Amino acid sequence: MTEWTDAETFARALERADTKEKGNCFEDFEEGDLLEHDPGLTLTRWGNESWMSQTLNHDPAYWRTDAATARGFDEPPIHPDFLTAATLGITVEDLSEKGGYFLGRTNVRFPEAPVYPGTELRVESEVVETATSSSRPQYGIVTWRTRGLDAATGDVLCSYERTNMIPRRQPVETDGGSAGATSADDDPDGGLPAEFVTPEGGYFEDFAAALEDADGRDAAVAYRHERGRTQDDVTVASLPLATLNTAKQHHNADVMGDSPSGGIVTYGDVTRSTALGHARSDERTWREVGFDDERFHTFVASGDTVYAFTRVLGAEDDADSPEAGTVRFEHIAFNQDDEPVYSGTRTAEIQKRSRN
Ligand SMILES: CC(C)(COP(=O)(O)OP(=O)(O)OC[C@H]1O[C@@H](n2cnc3c(N)ncnc32)[C@H](O)[C@@H]1OP(=O)(O)O)[C@@H](O)C(=O)NCCC(=O)NCCSC(=O)C[C@](C)(O)C(=O)O
Repeated sequence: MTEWTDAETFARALERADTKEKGNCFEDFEEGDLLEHDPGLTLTRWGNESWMSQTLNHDPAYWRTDAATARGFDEPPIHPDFLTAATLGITVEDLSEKGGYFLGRTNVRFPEAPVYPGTELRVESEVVETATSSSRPQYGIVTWRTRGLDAATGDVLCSYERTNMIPRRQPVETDGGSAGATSADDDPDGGLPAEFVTPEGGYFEDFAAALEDADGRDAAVAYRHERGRTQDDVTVASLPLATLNTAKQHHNADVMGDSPSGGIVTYGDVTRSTALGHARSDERTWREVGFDDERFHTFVASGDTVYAFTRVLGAEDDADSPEAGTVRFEHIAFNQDDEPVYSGTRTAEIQKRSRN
């Protein structure tokens, strides 16, 4: 057999060889297509705790049995952030491994029943919409509806709709997009209210009281959280790989060196979960209900620090549990240069003080 491993011969061999490509291009998706994702994942306590510790999510009900049982759980369950990230991670091989930007996600929902360690996750997606990107002719925009199921029972554990830019095989002619669009207002303050109110504590009553205080005045309930988390090899590469996320954005520095980000970037779900961890450290979370209008505004890379800002949108005493009330938040993750990197609305049940 001829020896091909001297550097010159091997370089020529690489030039001649076809690459067996991974992932799908925009043209491979048709509205209505249903994809069953091959990889599955056992949601382990280790995976859960790695994700939660690295993203600073320290809600005791997910760490200690006595706190879990006080919340009505049998044992510390799988955290909804890890469940969401694992559900999405499993889909990447089929949906977005080709590259492209994770633009956003909405309608993220969790049924009320807790998910316990040991549950085997099976995931399926439906192509909901395909669209031309007018600003980027080499990409199309695809939206999928994804469901993470208990492989043993078929119960839905997590569902959402996600939108990505996906590379096309063939670029299309476009109108070049809506460049220079909207700097909506003439107000130099960007429409901000005169006053920001900060809730005194983290219980439901504190959010309700702060909203009442702001009501009828030129004020909003909005505040920032002190903690920041600088991105490192663990958050950028290890956490997404632990969810079977095969997106080259997070672990192939060689390929990403030539991309717009110039290197590997943090998985959107790590950025989001880190910001949510900061926000939850200043509240008494009882249960996550859902997330909407999630957007990823710019890249986060190793060395960047993720901070969080919260705006309280509403509080209603209508939670399923008498121990809690429902609060709607907008969370904005931002970096060390104060640039927003993620935003989304969140509905969560927040513990009532009167319980104590
Ligand atoms: C994407 C960038 C370049 C666009 O930056 P821009 O300022 O040019 O953006 P834009 O004009 O707001 O949006 C571009 C186009 O996307 C559309 N669009 C935008 N959002 C949505 C949405 N939610 N739903 C539907 N469409 C949306 C928007 O309408 C527009 O369409 P057009 O091309 O026709 O004008 C910029 O925002 C950016 O860099 N964002 C950061 C992306 C990022 O870092 N994502 C997370 C990390 S990657 C990741 O986690 C990967 C994952 C999970 O593993 C994996 O998918 O495999």
